[in-house]
Amino acid sequence: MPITDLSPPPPLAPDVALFLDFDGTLVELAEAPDAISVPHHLPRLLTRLGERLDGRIGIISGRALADLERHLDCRGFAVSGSHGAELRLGDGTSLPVETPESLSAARIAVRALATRFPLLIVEEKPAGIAVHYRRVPEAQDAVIALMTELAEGDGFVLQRGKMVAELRPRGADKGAALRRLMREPKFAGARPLFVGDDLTDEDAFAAAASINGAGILVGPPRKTAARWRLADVAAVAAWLEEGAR
Ligand SMILES: O=P(O)(O)OC[C@H]1O[C@H](O[C@H]2O[C@H](CO)[C@@H](O)[C@H](O)[C@H]2O)[C@H](O)[C@@H](O)[C@@H]1O
Repeated sequence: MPITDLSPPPPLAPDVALFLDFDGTLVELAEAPDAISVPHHLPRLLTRLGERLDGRIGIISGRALADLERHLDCRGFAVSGSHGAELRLGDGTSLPVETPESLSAARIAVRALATRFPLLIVEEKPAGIAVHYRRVPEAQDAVIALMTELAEGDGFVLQRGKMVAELRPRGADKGAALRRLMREPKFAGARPLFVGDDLTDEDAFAAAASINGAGILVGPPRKTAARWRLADVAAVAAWLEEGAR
């Protein structure tokens, strides 16, 4: 079945709750997780959007929360890390993280694989683990095979992404995070919009659509649960700038 292209989203409406992905949406992708460059205008832009939307703004990232906050000050925003496994509400309350028991064994197995492919980047998260093969694409098959096998054990789901394979806790995903944040009084009755580029963002597109909102895909057309599309990080920034006016 052919993939139909999606229109750009309309201007940001005042009744929206705005949820944003980080890598590939607010920030250009880079060769390694630590090699990103956060646009200098971004913190002020997010603050202005928060003011415009009466605080109904959140960041929902695949990164571990502590890692995300090394790059972006998220104080004052609702925020989720590790593909929904970590959640901090807008008032600063952190919800407990459930770590699968098999995480220690998974870490050992992943480190062993990284000794075979030294250019792999292993990113440890509080409740999961990611293996990046962007610098060593020939390791993809071995990475996917190992992560698939580890995900078949208790507690984990395999999360594919852009040149990365991850184990995330079963039951935690970006859609569940969006739904949880929408239960907060501040977000009640608003229309959730989620903006994201990667496969993990599809759960949040579907969740937003199911509560009278919509998803905005960033990047080329693909099979998606999103309703609108923006071409790239620059187009997202321009749309957000317009919405913050
Ligand atoms: O949900 P996100 O906030 O978009 O996080 C998804 C993953 O982003 C990061 O990896 C991706 O970006 C890296 C830096 O540009 C890039 O090198 C890598 O290839 C991408 O997959 C992050 O490191 C992961 O933990 C996130 O899950």
